[in-house]
Amino acid sequence: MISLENVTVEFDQRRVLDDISVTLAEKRIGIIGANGSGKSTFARLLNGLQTATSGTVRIDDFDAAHDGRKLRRHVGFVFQNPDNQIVYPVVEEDLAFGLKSLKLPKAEIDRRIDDILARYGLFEYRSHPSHLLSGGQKQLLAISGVLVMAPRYIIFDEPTTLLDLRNRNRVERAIAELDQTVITVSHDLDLIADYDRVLVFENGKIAVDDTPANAIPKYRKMMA
Ligand SMILES: Nc1ncnc2c1ncn2[C@@H]1O[C@H](COP(=O)(O)OP(=O)(O)OP(=O)(O)O)[C@@H](O)[C@H]1O
Repeated sequence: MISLENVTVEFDQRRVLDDISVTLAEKRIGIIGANGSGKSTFARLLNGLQTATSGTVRIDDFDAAHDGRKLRRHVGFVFQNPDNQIVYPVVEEDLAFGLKSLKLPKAEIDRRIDDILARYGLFEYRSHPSHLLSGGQKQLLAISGVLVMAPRYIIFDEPTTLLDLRNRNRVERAIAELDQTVITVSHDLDLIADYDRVLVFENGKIAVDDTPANAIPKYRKMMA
């Protein structure tokens, strides 16, 4: 379970998240809101990429202020632009990178890489230069790089923005099939339309917290 208590984030004394208290236990949580409303900052708090100026952020047994490293293994983060996430020049090297840091046996590393490549139709690209993959394949590789680490939660920060419709649909299906708890920040309202819960951010606060059927029309009205 994710639990934030009185969380505030300030940059140069400008309040970007304003006294947020919320508990999240659903399997699919969507985060929407205007540009600059604090969505990414909120998402980044959940795996310790961003620290709170005040308040507490707890995810299961971890306190974000003290368990940063453990939290980053527990909560995976998929960035909007896969080029920011793909580090190594060859597909399988990129996937092996994080696994090596877990000090797993080589056979286990190979097994996890095989499984994940097969799952996303990337098996034949195992030895392929990462930067020569298509945009959609890169996003799937970035998701794979997070999934091989077997996190309990996965956060997606605008995962479909750079994709054409075919690849957007692929990524939507890939997310739908995940066993993990998923938190998705998106301007793509269809992507979160069948989620369990939607938070609408406005000026650093959660303005609406409801089902997508209720939250999305309220958001459209707010933006009109
Ligand atoms: N590291 C930082 N230093 C200073 N200001 C920041 C930093 N990160 C975010 N901000 C500011 O905080 C505010 C909220 O940013 P955030 O990225 O959380 O918004 P967002 O809702 O995700 O927006 P978008 O939809 O445009 O991605 C913005 O005004 C942004 O400029």
